[in-house]
Amino acid sequence: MTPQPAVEVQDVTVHYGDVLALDRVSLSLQAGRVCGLVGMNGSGKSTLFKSIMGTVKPDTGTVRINGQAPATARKTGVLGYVPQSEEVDWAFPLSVRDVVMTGRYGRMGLTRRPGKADRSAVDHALERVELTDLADRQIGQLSGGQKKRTFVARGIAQEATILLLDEPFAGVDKRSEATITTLLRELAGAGAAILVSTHDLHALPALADEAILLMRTVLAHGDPTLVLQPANLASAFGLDVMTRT
Ligand SMILES: Nc1ncnc2c1ncn2[C@@H]1O[C@H](COP(=O)(O)OP(=O)(O)OP(=O)(O)O)[C@@H](O)[C@H]1O
Repeated sequence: MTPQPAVEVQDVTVHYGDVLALDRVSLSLQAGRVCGLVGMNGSGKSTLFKSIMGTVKPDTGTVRINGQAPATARKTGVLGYVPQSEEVDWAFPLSVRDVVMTGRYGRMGLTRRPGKADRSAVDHALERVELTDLADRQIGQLSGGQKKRTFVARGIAQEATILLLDEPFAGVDKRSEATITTLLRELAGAGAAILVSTHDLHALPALADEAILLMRTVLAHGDPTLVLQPANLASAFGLDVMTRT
């Protein structure tokens, strides 16, 4: 018997007004695997993440997280989300440690007073993303890669078993890229289900166990090298992007 998928998206369609962002998308993600999500700008990647998080409601179709509705699953803290940088207010007066601590809020109850276990989970997460030295810095005062690592640390502190990362490698230095790639492989090795969107097609085979090619609908899903075949890329991008980059 195949195990219940960590994430199951069935026949999901999303419109924004007249814009069709997702068209009958179906896919499933399994625990212990990194899945790379690729597609051109506007192909619906962020909308897919938001549908899985439950912050965008599909017009039709269903999303199940470990068999539960997204809003229910979100409350249990299983879903970790690393947003696109544009979605974050970097001027907000929060330190790196504060942001990582928000990953513990679900466990703290209404008082939101961190206990010893919360502080130690945050310290551990900061160590894993190599940001201990910058823990007290305001989040706007970070490099692109450090910003991404801050949100990855939040997912680790949260002990999320499903991690959704919307372009964690965009505008990121090589060190952060390597740190994040290694971390994602380790987290999947420890049983997490990971969906990560990226424009770096060359890096995909080293990062991901499987890949999804999205263009409003799923064009291909499977082994990264098969998904990235020229014929598939031509359908998704209209160009030979592997030889172009
Ligand atoms: N809030 C919104 N209102 C109207 N249209 C939207 C909204 N958000 C996204 N869209 C449209 O929906 C489509 C899918 O957008 P989405 O952001 O999901 O794509 P994406 O693949 O993440 O793009 P990118 O790689 O540029 O981030 C696009 O045509 C976009 O213009």
